Amino acid sequence: MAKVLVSDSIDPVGVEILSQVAQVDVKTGLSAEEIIQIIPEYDALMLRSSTRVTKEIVEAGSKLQIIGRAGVGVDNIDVPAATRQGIIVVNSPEGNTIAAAEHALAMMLSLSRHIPDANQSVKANKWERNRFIGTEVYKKNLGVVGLGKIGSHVAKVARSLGMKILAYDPFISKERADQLGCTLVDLELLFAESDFITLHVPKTSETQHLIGRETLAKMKPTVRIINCSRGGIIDELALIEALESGRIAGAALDVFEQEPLGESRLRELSNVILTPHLGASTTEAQVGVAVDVAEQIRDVLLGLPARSAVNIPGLTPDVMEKLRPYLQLAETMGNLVSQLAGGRCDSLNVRLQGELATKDSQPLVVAAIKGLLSQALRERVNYVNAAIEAKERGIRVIETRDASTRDYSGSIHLEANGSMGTHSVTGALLSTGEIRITDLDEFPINVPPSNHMLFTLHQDMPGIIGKIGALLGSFNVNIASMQVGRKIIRGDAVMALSLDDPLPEGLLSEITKVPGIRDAYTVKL
Ligand SMILES: NC(=O)c1ccc[n+]([C@@H]2O[C@H](COP(=O)([O-])OP(=O)(O)OC[C@H]3O[C@@H](n4cnc5c(N)ncnc54)[C@H](O)[C@@H]3O)[C@@H](O)[C@H]2O)c1
Ligand SMILES: O=C(O)[C@H](O)COP(=O)(O)O
Repeated sequence: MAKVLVSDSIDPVGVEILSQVAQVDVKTGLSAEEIIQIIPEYDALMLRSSTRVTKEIVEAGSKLQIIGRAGVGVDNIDVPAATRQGIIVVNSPEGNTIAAAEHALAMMLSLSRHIPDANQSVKANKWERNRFIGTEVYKKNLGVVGLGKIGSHVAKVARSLGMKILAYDPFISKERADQLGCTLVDLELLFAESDFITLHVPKTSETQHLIGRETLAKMKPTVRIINCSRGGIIDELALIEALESGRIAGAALDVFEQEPLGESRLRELSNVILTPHLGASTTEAQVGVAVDVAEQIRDVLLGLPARSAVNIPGLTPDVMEKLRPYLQLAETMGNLVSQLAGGRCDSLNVRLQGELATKDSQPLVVAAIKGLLSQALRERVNYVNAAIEAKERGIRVIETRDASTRDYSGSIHLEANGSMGTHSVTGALLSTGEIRITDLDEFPINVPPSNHMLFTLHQDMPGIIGKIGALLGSFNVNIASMQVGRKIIRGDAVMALSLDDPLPEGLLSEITKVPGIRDAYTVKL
């Protein structure tokens, strides 16, 4: 019989479901070393946010088929390590949405009416009516950073409280924001105009310390900040300084840079409310996430596909085998075109060409959407949810098939319209299986994708390539390869450069100042 280790406390209904197919051991509070010792016995691991699944744990889990996160965030799991080892990682993307949104709203209202302090004061036999004068949220501006599942629900409820919602989410279309009654603004404006700011973004390199010394300085002195997303999105030290100096009025935090929260001046501040990562802690959410994840573990142990795998496509093994190299091609092209188009895409045209122009190749469309959304949703987007996520974001996906295109055996052409205009790319596979970008904005090129890329649209004229090379050199950026594509001599052209180093801040705008350069784009793949 299969064995499942449950390493954090989950609702008993989850254990019941798992027990249908496996021996279930619930062992909470284990250290990493203790887990490493016992994990070789287990076929599945189920956890919440308290267990940190490190690379060492994953590598020790020689029998592990699946890791199930009874919740949303998988940032406590080394997903790349699990993927490399062929372990499916599943989560419950929606099971605790309402709970987390309601917690953020409760934090906002508690903060505005001093409820925790007033409660303590009455319990200490005091009656301090003048000490706890609050602020109304009615007609105030609420800045929502991240208008995904939780952010959208917060926005909906806050609107019914009479608040005006300013939202920032570079991956949400204006139409979707309009539907939710939110005004889509840039971060500068959100920081400057908000009376309350609530964070609902994943933790990524872009969102790490999104709220820090510099951004806090741009806010109103009366602003109150709520974080029920992830620790580390706020620079805690900068927040403490801002709260101590009265630079901002208050904060309510459910998540912390280090959990459990250790020694911290946050505990001493009267204008702060702290909860111990309780966003998902409702009876309803815990039943929801436990059922959602336990069912997926049960199914995978029975040899069936998982519905919310964050790392393995939910495709049948034979289709998967046939399309495997093209799935990677479609995903890379989707990621590339989303960055060229500027993220906030409202349409994606997918043209499957040559021998890919068949019905069986439908998963390639999903792979292209997954790539398109990967900048916004990271590991949250998978083959199962990519199409739904695109629909919810108001992205129109148009598929066409053209069997007559014969320049490679099969190629994928994508065109996306986003905040930086309409851009297109075509990609194909060489007989060796290597990916080539064969077309950029209708200009023929032939370059392999690489981690750091620079693309320019320029006028074909003598000296321009040298100038770009010299400029990159002066910033110590090494060029790995370079190619120019043009249709006519001295007409418009594109340049595609693979770089060994990321482009330093400010260099892109220098490049666009070079005479003859019309546009320049930097891309990370
Ligand atoms: N406190 C808790 O107990 C608790 C419970 C559930 C979820 N969470 C956390 O809440 C967060 C949001 O969860 P969700 O289910 O709404 O996720 P989601 O994926 O539905 O939404 C996240 C949104 O953030 C946007 N985004 C990504 N990068 C951005 C950036 N740089 N700037 C602005 N927006 C950006 C995405 O476009 C997306 O719309 C996650 O971090 C999740 O782990 C916490
Ligand atoms: O990402 C999540 O789902 C939340 O942070 C909830 O975490 P928890 O399951 O440990 O309460």
